[in-house]
Amino acid sequence: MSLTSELRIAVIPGDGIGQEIMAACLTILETIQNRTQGFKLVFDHYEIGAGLYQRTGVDMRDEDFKAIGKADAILLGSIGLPGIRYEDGTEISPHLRIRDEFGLYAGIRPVKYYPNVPRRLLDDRSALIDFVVIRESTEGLFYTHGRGEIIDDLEARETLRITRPVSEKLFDTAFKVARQRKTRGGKGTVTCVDKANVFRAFAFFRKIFNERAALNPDIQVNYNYVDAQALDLIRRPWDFDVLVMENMFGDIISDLGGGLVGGMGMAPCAELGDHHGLFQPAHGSAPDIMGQDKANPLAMFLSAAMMLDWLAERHGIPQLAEAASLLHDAVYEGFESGRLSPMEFGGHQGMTDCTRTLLDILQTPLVEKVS
Ligand SMILES: NC(=O)C1=CN([C@@H]2O[C@H](COP(=O)(O)OP(=O)(O)OC[C@H]3O[C@@H](n4cnc5c(N)ncnc54)[C@H](O)[C@@H]3O)[C@@H](O)[C@H]2O)C=CC1
Ligand SMILES: CC(C)CC(=O)C(=O)O
Ligand SMILES: [Mg+2]
Repeated sequence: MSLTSELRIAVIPGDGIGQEIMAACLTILETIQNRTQGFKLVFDHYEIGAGLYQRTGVDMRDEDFKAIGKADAILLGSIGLPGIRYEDGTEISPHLRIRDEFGLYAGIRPVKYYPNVPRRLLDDRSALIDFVVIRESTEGLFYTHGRGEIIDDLEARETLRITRPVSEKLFDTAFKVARQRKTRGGKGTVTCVDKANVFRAFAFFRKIFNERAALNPDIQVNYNYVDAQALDLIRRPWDFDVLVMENMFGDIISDLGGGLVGGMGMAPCAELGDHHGLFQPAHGSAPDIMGQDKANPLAMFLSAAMMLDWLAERHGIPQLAEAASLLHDAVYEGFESGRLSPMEFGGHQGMTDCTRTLLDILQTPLVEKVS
């Protein structure tokens, strides 16, 4: 019997820079795999997104949808191109269907400052920014996707949905993440971000939050209305730990978070459900820079590291967690040593050079690093 566990990864490069950063990411994963034993990643490629829609009129083939549901994990670049739309005028977004149908309710989006990244805020405490946005990703205001109504040429309506089962699981995830972070020196605090002062659905959301908080007395809780949260993330982002919120709020706040630590190329994401995990950067296909080798691929790489960690826990394979650490450490070392310098925030490295630097770091024998 082989001692190597084989894991099948559904790879969806998607559109725009998604295709560029995915190719780079697979090179990184193959390099890490060669340095680590005990698992083998097998990559199955799927063409899904705006490019496919433009060519065929279909955004995702049924057989592909079924196949990715059987994979051990899904790795996604980014999907969508502004000029390519469905008949209702919205953009091509089959990943919303993937989130809904695979029940990927917990979008986990870490916001972490790396050394030597130029500070967006003048305050020296920017170096302490380290929080996580937990974005509900299947309901909230996004529930309305494909269901919105144009009443007439004077009025349009959309619907926001909050349900108890999903909210309970979302909050439990937030408390679990806070606890894990606390064991590594984190603050052990979850802030419920909502708009419970105005919307009954958010008062309901907060009521469920309080019920779950009562079951997690080791974790401190806080509350913030989303508008005040946006303000606080500019004036004191270093004070936050885990922020949990509805889908649309999380979409917006996570881009704000990316901006605080350099840009969207520093914003990884894991979308987790009870039975599936999808890993993708929080950014889109960046049509303004696609095809120019300017993208910062680190959010893609860090999302892949989140995938390795998730697979490690799910399958009980410690070597996968070691592989995730190798990747995290390489990114940290790249910034700390000044060797990583992405164009995204004024550096001189495009995507190929950033990737090459990381490959160099990953291929340096450990003995050379300590000597
Ligand atoms: N999950 C997904 O697949 C997402 C897809 N989209 C889609 O992507 C397309 C573009 O959307 P935008 O609103 O422009 O958002 P975007 O995230 O693609 O770009 C916003 C800004 O950030 C920059 N940027 C993003 N990622 C970067 C990276 N890795 N390195 C350097 N700079 C980066 C872009 O150049 C742009 O200036 C749209 O079709 C949108 O629907 C948007 C967000 C998420
Ligand atoms: C493009 C949207 C469908 C999603 C989005 O903005 C996100 O996942 O952050
Ligand atoms: Mg977004």
